[in-house]
Amino acid sequence: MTELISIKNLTFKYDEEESNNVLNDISLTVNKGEWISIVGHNGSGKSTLAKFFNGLLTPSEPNVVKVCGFDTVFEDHIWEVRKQIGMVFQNPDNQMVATTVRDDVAFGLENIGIDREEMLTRINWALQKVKMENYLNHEPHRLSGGQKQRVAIAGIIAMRPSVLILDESTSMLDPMGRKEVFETVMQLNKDDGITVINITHDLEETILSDKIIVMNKGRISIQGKPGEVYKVNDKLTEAGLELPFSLQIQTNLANQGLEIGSVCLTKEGLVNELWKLKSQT
Ligand SMILES: Nc1ncnc2c1ncn2[C@@H]1O[C@H](COP(=O)(O)OP(=O)(O)OP(=O)(O)O)[C@@H](O)[C@H]1O
Repeated sequence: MTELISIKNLTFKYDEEESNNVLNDISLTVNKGEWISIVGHNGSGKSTLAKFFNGLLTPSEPNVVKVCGFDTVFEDHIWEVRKQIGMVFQNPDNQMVATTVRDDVAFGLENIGIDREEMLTRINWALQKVKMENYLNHEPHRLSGGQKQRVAIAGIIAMRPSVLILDESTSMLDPMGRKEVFETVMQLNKDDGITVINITHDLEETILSDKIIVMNKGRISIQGKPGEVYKVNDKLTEAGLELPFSLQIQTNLANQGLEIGSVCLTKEGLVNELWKLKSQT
């Protein structure tokens, strides 16, 4: 397994005068091709942690944050790191920078000096990947929220990053927009091996992850496979999180000795079934 991100005992505060750390003793790894969910309530430190992934924040000690083989201490190798990590943010409207979809996807490529022929190849490839190839000349502000986020994703993947980070990227979308974005990202993860880090406050979004990292008050309170994390109900409640609705129903039925169809699945069983579905898509 290739390790893309490794964090060891990271502690951080924005202001030295502050009494509390924003991040406390964080250790984690992200391997190539994985789908990781970082979940926690507002202010638990998720976005701050993500800033260490893409080098917006860097540690002052060596061997604490390594991204794509580079130690980011004191901003060493920061441009190489930023090229490898693409981020899609919450508000689709803030991410559209041009007057057509084509120019929007071209924006980042122009900034890094990609030649015209290669640029057109990458724009077409990226828009096909997010199923927006028929919208080349459309004005971004006329698109739906889900379509805007897919164009934002196209702009990122056109830069060929190793890791795609979604920072609450579906929280402003309706259920259809959310589904569109997740289907797109799932395909990119499966077909193109793009590593995905989904930052969310909603456990519902974590069900298909390889690993879930639960944040609470700047600390990692649990990390593991979905089946392992969903079992630790008290830690989830402590972190202000609710089990995915499908699991709540399943658990309630099982507690009453009832079954769905002929098979009554455990939480782990349900996750396995969903995982199988994911690998068949
Ligand atoms: N630039 C900053 N300067 C000072 N404090 C900050 C800054 N950004 C975040 N914080 C503080 O750090 C803590 C963690 O914030 P962070 O945005 O990382 O949490 P989060 O889990 O991503 O929250 P949310 O879900 O609301 O985005 C909060 O107390 C926040 O006020």
